[in-house]
Amino acid sequence: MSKVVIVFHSGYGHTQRVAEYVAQGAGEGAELLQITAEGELPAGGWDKLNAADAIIFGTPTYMGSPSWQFKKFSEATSKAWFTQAWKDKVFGGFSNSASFNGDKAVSLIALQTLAAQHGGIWVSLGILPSNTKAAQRTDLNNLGGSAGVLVQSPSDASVDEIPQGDLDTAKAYGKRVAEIAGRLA
Ligand SMILES: Cc1cc2nc3c(=O)[nH]c(=O)nc-3n(C[C@H](O)[C@H](O)[C@H](O)COP(=O)(O)O)c2cc1C
Repeated sequence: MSKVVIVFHSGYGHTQRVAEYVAQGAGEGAELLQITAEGELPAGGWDKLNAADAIIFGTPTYMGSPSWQFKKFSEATSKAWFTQAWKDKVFGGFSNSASFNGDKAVSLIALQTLAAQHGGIWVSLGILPSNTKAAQRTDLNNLGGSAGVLVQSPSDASVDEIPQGDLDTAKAYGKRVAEIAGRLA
C-alpha cells in the first residue's frame, strides 16, 4: 500500500472538505496534514512528507494564486529541494475557489511547478470533462480540469454545500494518485 500524504491549507474549511474527499479516495493510511493559519505544518509533518510515496498539495485560490500560508509552506520545502529529498515521489494537487473559473488553474500550475522543482512525477486528473448540454454539477469533472482537481465552492456556500460532482472528482483523483504511487513504489 502506498503512503499518501495530503498537505493543504484551508482558511474557512471548504478546501479542508475537499482534502477529506481526496483522502477517502486515496484509501486507508492516507494522511491529512493541515497547514496552520500561520503557514506552519503540525508537529512531525516534515517527517511524514519525507516518508511519503505520494504528496498531494491542496490550496484555496486567493487573489488568483495559492494562499500565502500555502506559499510559505512551499518556500519552506526548499530545505528538501536542496538535497532533492523528494525526487521521484508522486505528486498531485487540487484547488478550490468561489468562481467557476476564479483563476484556479493558476494555482494548480503553481502546485505542479512546485512538484517539478522537487523532481517529482505529477499525476494528471485523467477524467474526461463533462461539458455537454446535459452536464450537471453532480458529474465528475464538470469544471473541465486536466492538471488536477478544480473545485467550486459558491461564495455563500457552507462547507456542506460544495457541489457533489466536484467532491466526487476529488475522491476519484485521490484514488488515481494512490494507485499510480502503488505501481511505482
Ligand atoms: C482573500 C481571498 C481571496 C480570494 N480570491 C479568490 C479568487 O481569486 N478567485 C475565486 O474564485 N475565489 C476567491 N476567493 C474565494 C475563496 O477561494 C473561496 O471562498 C474558497 O472556498 C475558500 O476556501 P477555504 O474555505 O478553504 O479557505 C477568495 C477568498 C479570499 C478570502
